[in-house]
Amino acid sequence: MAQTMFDKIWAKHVITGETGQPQLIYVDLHLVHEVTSPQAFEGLRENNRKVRRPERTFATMDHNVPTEDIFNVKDVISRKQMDTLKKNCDEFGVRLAALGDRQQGIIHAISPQLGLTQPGQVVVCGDSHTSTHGAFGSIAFGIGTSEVEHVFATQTIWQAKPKTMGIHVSGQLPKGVYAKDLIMALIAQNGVDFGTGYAIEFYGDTIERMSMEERMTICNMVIEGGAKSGIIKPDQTTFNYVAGREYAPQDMAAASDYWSQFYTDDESAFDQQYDFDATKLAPYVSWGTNPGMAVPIDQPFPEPKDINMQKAYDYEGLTPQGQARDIDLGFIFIGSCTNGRLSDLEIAANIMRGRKIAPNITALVVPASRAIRDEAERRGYGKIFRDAGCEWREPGCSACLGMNPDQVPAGVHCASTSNRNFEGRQGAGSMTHLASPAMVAAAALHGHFIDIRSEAI
Ligand SMILES: CC(C)[C@H](C(=O)O)[C@@H](O)C(=O)O
Ligand code: SF4
Repeated sequence: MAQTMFDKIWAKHVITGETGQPQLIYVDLHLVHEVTSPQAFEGLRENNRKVRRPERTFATMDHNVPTEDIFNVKDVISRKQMDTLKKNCDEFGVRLAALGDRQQGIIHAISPQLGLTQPGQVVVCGDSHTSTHGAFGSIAFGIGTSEVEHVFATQTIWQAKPKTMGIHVSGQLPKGVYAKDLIMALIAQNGVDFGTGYAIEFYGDTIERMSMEERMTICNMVIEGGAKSGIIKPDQTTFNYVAGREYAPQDMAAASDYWSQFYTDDESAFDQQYDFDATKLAPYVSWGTNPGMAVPIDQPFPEPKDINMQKAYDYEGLTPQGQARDIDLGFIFIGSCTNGRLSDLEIAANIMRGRKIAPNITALVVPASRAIRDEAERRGYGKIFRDAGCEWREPGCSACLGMNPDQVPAGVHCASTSNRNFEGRQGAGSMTHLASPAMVAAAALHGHFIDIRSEAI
């Protein structure tokens, strides 16, 4: 019977359990951050247990980092969460990239960068955007704190195998249109729950041409379409990315050989399959309070079809038939595990080079990791951002969510490269408009969104 790549990786990891029931699966890589780990470590302590495979576990600090002055953690809860992580990692022998460490950054950025994320693995983390790692051809999903404790203690997890959906993406993305627009369009067109119960495999020539960073952007946001996992077949692009990284396999030839067995035999293996034409895509901007409430830049906002849409309009102070270009922006954020990587900063820097942001805009540019920051500095992007009038910060989750001092003020609209636009996500009363790094950088210069395909940036 034809199998999907997901089926094949799953089968290699099942320890026990009946097909169709939750099964106990082995975890290759357990990623940890300060927000969802304290109770899990506490549980180990109470039960007098150890971390089963510390060498398969990696921790960092990301959500609570004050990116302006990283060691000056004023918030009491933030400081406690980070101090606790440090103590726990010391006690349980877990590697930790703490504040100031050269490996520190958003967990979903550093694991691939360090070569920890590899094809064919099962990767878990107490964080919903763990789906990002599926870009490498691994089964990657977020887990809850009690599950974090279970993985710490046993290096395994009980999981029901999701159904699989195949999305075949074909054609060249038009100029000015990016991976971010592709995943935003899929969610806007199909709804925030279209992926519920599924692992989604993305394939086709559009995906094959994408860099690992673009693939990560897509898998990162599948969770916003309801899916638990996204997955993309490992290929030469994947192998080249992993090769030579700190924790990459020594024998890359043997590893690539092993990884090459992970592909979907035939489209018939998917429980559901769709085709998507990338050639007609436009840049997307979200207008509402979930990532599905988004429109192409040249289209008006839709008529409200339900109470949620009406509530979103009320919250945002926007009206149907309005246009993204008319949103009264006051803030822009370039960063996050969706679009805070080097290629994203490169796109933004190329747009901002030699230019100034509009006077009505406060701009925060936040690299997803220390390594990305260092490289961006070396290439001169940091200077470009500073000269343009942006704040160029230290790595962390930053204004992606209001868990640290980087917050968008109440009543202010923010163009953001992140992945969620829930009410108050970037700070109480703030309003988030998701878009690609190019769209956000252009909006910073103009003071409002523009159509980067047809207007002079
Ligand atoms: C804090 C954490 C548990 C949360 C998540 O799981 O996604 C955060 O990263 C987010 O993006 O909302
Ligand atoms: S950058 Fe945002 S989405 Fe990503 S892990 Fe941090 S808070 Fe979550």
